[in-house]
Amino acid sequence: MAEIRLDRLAHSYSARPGGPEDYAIRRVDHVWEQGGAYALLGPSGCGKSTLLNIISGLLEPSEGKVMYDGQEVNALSPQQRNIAQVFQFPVIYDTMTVHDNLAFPLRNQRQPAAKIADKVKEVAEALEIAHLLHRKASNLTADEKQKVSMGRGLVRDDVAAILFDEPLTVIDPQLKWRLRRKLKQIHERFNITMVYVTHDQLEASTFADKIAVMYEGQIVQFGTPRELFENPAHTFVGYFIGSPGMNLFEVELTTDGVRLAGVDLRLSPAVRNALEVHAGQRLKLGIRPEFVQLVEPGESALHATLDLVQDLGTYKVLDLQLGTTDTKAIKARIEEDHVVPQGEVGLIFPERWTKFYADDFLVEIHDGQDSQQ
Ligand SMILES: Nc1ncnc2c1ncn2[C@@H]1O[C@H](COP(=O)(O)OP(=O)(O)OP(=O)(O)O)[C@@H](O)[C@H]1O
Repeated sequence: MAEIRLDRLAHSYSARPGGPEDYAIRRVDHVWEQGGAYALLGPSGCGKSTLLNIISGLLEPSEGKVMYDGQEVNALSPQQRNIAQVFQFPVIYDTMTVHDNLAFPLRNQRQPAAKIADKVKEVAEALEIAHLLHRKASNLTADEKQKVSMGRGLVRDDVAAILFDEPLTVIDPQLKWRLRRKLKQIHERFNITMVYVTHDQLEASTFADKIAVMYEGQIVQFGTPRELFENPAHTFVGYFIGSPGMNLFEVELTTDGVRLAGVDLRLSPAVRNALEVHAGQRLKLGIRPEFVQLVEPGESALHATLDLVQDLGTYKVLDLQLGTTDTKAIKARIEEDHVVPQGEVGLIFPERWTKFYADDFLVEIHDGQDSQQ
């Protein structure tokens, strides 16, 4: 078990990279603490698998260091790093039984037979494949094979970490939820560092205590699911997390606030002053649909008109047009029992939930002083 530190990591698949667009990993400084349950979340192509393969040792980074408990391991193979990796598709020996597949990593380590028997039984029970132990792996369904593949990662409790690269892709949707719960329980029992790659926010938040959100080869935020929801550090996190994602608008600074969709929004001096520092940058306002307040139209509210109501069972999503001239689409999310307004609507953006971004990074407001993350 180990703390894994990534120090100024960058990777390009090109032999002669030019600009940042030639890098699959642009710059990553990050620490996975010993014993944590983490998710690495991001869209297709953002660099998740590349990062995982660098951590495990399947890929050598073009720049930077990978450190396990303070020791550089760049030159070490996955075996030497003592790391287990579970891939999207099952990696098992078809000609062996399930039992022998699970026992294989332990026999390689010349563990005593009694320990192997106990461990295989424990993991098979946890993954609900104990009844298959004497079956040939070639006779299993895709789901069962992937469970065996996960089991091969889980039998070794001395590993530095277990890395999961979208392991539930081939698993039946109904089983997915149960297996994620199982993995979480296994994590709690064995206290092994686990990093779970996914592009699904629900999968990330049901498994992980903390989520690293990746975008264009960088980790743009590392936080609990709640932190990512309440305080997105980057516009991409706002957009990617939540359902629907954050409303984002380009804004212009005015003397006492900002202007968006042809309307002026007054801000408290602390917020206005914090934005002033970033006057030369591209400024955006972000507000989650959950935090947009609907009121009677009037002086103190922003003007909007209702376009469409989507009833999604436990909540409704309202599509509105903000402003009167240069209108912008905005979404509001309301509880199922909330009365849906008609036609003209007033909107209020509570200051606590209204975020500002300069060149896509959060402008933090601290009693009149700000710092950009
Ligand atoms: N072997 C390779 N050779 C060249 N480019 C590659 C290679 N593997 C990945 N890439 C590129 O590196 C970038 C990051 O890919 P990577 O597979 O790490 O992303 P990902 O987030 O894991 O995506 P996915 O969820 O689709 O697997 C992409 O632009 C991809 O096309």
